[in-house]
Amino acid sequence: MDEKLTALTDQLHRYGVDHDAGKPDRLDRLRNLEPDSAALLALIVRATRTQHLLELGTSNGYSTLWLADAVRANGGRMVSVELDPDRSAEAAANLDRAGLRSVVELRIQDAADALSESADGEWGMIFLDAERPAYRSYWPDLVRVLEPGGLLAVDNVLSHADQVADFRALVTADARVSEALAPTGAGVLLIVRDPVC
Ligand SMILES: C[S@@+](CC[C@H](N)C(=O)[O-])C[C@H]1O[C@@H](n2cnc3c(N)ncnc32)[C@H](O)[C@@H]1O
Repeated sequence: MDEKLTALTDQLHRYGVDHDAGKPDRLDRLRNLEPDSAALLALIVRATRTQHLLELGTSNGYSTLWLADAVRANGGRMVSVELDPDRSAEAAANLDRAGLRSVVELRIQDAADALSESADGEWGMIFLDAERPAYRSYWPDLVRVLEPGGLLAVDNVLSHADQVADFRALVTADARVSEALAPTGAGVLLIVRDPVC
């Protein structure tokens, strides 16, 4: 990440923290990913040379900037979906400022629809950061649309462990995947679809 983008992501991080501090209703918050988790995911994108990435939950595009910068380094592209059109518009403006707008297709779409409309094995990596109670219902499509050897990252598995307990039980019981928990930020669960399954 170059200096200009580092300055922008630092600025956005501070903005998100300040913004959220004044919002008692969690749905009004931006709920940006923690910087150490963003750096970890961007590193994974580079290490795995991911070229097709799906983000579920754009908010104002903080994590999107990190991921898009890494995907661009691989010569790839990403799609990021968000239900709230105002948030998606903010993300578009932030991507413009970062010079990353052409790397990302922003969709105002339900995560469930983005998954059901994806082809089998379409995505090398998926970042899941939306509404946790729905994750369990996404599981069949998440595995189907990940390419063999592809990686799914899920945020907030430590900060909201109770809300993802049923999802985590599904993952652990599924022989088609392997998992590891990275205790950075709010806790990022890393799940790899086995290369042969
Ligand atoms: C935790 S925030 C995402 C934060 C973002 N990844 C970042 O780091 O800046 C969750 C976002 O998901 C959106 N969202 C919630 N349910 C969704 C759904 N079913 N489909 C798409 N987006 C959804 C919310 O509007 C919210 O902006």
